[in-house]
Amino acid sequence: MDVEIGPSTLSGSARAPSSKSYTHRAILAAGYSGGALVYDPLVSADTKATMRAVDAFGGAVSRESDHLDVDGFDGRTEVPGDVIDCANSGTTMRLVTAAAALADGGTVLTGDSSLRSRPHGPLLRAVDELGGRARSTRRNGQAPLVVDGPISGGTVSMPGDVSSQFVTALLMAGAVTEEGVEVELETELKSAPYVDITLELLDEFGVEAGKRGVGGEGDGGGTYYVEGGQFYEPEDGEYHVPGDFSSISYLLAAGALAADEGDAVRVRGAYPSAQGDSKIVGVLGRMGADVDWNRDDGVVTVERSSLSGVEVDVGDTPDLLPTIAALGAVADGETRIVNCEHVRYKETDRVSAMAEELEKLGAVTEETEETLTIRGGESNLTGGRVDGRGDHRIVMALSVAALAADGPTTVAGAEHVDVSFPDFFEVLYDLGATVNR
Ligand SMILES: O=C(O)C1=C[C@@H](OP(=O)(O)O)[C@@H](O)[C@H](O)C1
Ligand SMILES: C=C(OP(=O)(O)O)C(=O)O
Repeated sequence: MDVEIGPSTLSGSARAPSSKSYTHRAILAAGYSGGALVYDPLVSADTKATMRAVDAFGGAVSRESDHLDVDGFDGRTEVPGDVIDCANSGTTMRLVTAAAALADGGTVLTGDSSLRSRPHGPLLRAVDELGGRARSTRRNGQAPLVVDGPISGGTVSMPGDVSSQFVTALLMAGAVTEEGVEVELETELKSAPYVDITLELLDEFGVEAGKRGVGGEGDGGGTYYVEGGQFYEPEDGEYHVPGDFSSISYLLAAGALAADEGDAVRVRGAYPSAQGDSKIVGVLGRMGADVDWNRDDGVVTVERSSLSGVEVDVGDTPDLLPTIAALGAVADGETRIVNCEHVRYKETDRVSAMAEELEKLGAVTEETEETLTIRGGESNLTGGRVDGRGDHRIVMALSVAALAADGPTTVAGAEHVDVSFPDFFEVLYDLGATVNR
């Protein structure tokens, strides 16, 4: 689907969509439990894939108006009766691989062509080290995957610079193994706040897990651990999903680039949590945006501001790269995004995708393996035709940049917002953006 975005001025308030990361974990945690209600879930293409997996393991997820009613499989994953299709969702594939290793039999996992090109090798080796058997049918670490269990727990070591989701997956499954699981990281962990999200959620489900020596000096990346024999059980049998700061980043960037003079864009549902992507508020502030986060009320307010380029390390916050690149294309001077090699292993290589697509709109960009530099502001973005690369975050970031272009911009593949922010274009339209489908 093509969407055309015209130069726009925005005002008003929008509610943040619920967090994709917390929703995936809550659905699976409720699956590991005897049953739980998950309130304010994000219902999107990716989280539906995790719902299907819980069903496949012998649980049942039913959708009610404001919550999911999850009938859990109580820590005993059944052997699925069919292949599990993880669609476009890396989180699903990684979390479900470790869950599958608990079952007394085999599970086959696949996904769309993007997901079938993403790396899972370190997690497959970890399952082997724990006494299961996990392999890529093509022997290249990529899906389709075949996972055989059961594992009983133990200690594994793995690199930390491919995906933090491997650690999350092993902690979530490790809690219901006999012996528990320890993950020793051979390198510093990228995307580390996502494991903090996991620890926060496990705690809310009554599961004890922790870390030692993470973020310290030395060659390794520290250790994450979870005791075995635990039970998932949230207080009062329910869990509430917070707002999603990766999604909020597009709305705040849109406000900073295109809010009406003398007015502002406000985003509600933005409460503090373990999400590293809340760093977007500080990044906007450093770029010169007039931005204010009222943490008690969960409201971020941003005014249109003239922005200047800054350097941003996205080691902890890979999903902010497209947003920051879009801001950089409009900001004066140079925006340097560093420590971004892991952002190349996402739905698409997001470093190259943003460099190439922003060039089509008139920005000047330069990439190395680990950096992306954007020189914006010298002349205005022109508008034109860009490709969302089948990647929800590329679609949304390019749409935000388009708000500040001189002419209309057509974004191809816009339907992919379905993965994390299904009503993105409605929300943008309601804030006053010119959006034609
Ligand atoms: O655990 C999670 O919910 C996620 C972890 C991050 O991935 P990596 O750990 O693979 O960098 C992030 O990019 C992804 O969107 C969601
Ligand atoms: C990379 C992402 O998610 P996943 O790894 O679950 O596909 C994302 O949402 O940007």
